[in-house]
Amino acid sequence: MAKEPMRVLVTGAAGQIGYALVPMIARGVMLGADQPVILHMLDIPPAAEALNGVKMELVDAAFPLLKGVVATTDVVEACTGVNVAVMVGGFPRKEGMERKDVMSKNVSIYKTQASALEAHAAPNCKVLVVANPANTNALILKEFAPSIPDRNVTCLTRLDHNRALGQISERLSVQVSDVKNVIIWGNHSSTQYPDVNHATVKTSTGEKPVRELVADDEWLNGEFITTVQQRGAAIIKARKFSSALSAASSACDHIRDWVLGTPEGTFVSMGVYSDGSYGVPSGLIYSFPVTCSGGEWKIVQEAGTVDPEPVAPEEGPEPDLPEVDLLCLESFDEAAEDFFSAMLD
Ligand SMILES: NC(=O)C1=CN([C@@H]2O[C@H](COP(=O)(O)OP(=O)(O)OC[C@H]3O[C@@H](n4cnc5c(N)ncnc54)[C@H](O)[C@@H]3O)[C@@H](O)[C@H]2O)C=CC1
Ligand SMILES: O=C([O-])CC(=O)C(=O)O
Repeated sequence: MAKEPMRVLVTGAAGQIGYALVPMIARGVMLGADQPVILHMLDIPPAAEALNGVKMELVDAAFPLLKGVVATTDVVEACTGVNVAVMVGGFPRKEGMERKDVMSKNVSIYKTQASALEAHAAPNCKVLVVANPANTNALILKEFAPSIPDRNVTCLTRLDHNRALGQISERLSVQVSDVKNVIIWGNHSSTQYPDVNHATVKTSTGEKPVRELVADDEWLNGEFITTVQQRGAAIIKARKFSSALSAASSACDHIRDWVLGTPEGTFVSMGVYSDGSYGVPSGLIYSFPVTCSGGEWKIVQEAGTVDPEPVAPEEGPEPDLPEVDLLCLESFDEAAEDFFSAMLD
């Protein structure tokens, strides 16, 4: 019997990531090749015409799985009945800016959208925040949508995870699909810590540790880390726009693994609320290694203690005991201060 369609919200759907993401969803990349979808696309009134253009293209593409399109500038209409919400809407940073520089603009958007999701989304709606600063926006959304379970509010660090897989694959000239179990700890920001200490490569004689195959700790503890940390800025410099294709694809990976499960023996990175694991204060949205099954994520607990003994990078948290990324806390304080003073005005 055919499955019931799932309603998927994409905010900022007229933007760069939105334009790359909605056809992927409509093609089944996010929820599976047998899962019909109804797309809910939200943008702001100045983008209404462009949004309608995207809707026209979705119709023209005749996606068999696409059972309906809601294209709207009304946040309540957009959020009504959605099972999955991908929060992309916001202002992207430009060349020379840090992601936290777009905070004051983006954080205020998240209260309104949190309230609309809280009141109108389907029960158990799964939320993925993509817009920067992603961890902080997710935290704000979680605070202002208290009836959405904490574990349903996540942010995207899968792009950083995939970037790390890509760098290892290029370095070793192996297929990216043979590399697994890198970890992104912390924030989707330049303070994140990409960790290869548990990563392996499938070879003809079994799985081998990445550290052993690369055999160059200086590169792994230096250039590899900074390349992943700075990749977003490098793409902006090259394209003059942020990484839309890879962000869209990674957003599909994040939701697909969350809903359909991670392969046996594989973990992925997700920004999820901390339960205190690895000493990260409870309640923060922080990127951990997770496995997923039955629509639930679970933080991998042994990643901090598994051999081989990790080698600490010059900067950033120790791989076996990641420190709390203070930017997350500071950012939240600043954002909350701006936000609450704006409310009092
Ligand atoms: N977490 C991650 O890995 C990544 C995050 N990003 C972030 O994703 C966000 C979107 O990036 P792009 O698509 O490149 O930007 P974009 O500027 O092309 O698109 C953003 C869209 O959001 C819309 N928007 C603005 N305010 C809105 C609101 N209140 N409600 C609904 N829509 C609204 C804009 O009109 C625009 O259409 C940015 O914050 C960017 O920094 C980008 C790449 C990766
Ligand atoms: O760097 C940016 O502003 C866009 C982004 O988050 C990324 O590509 O990782």
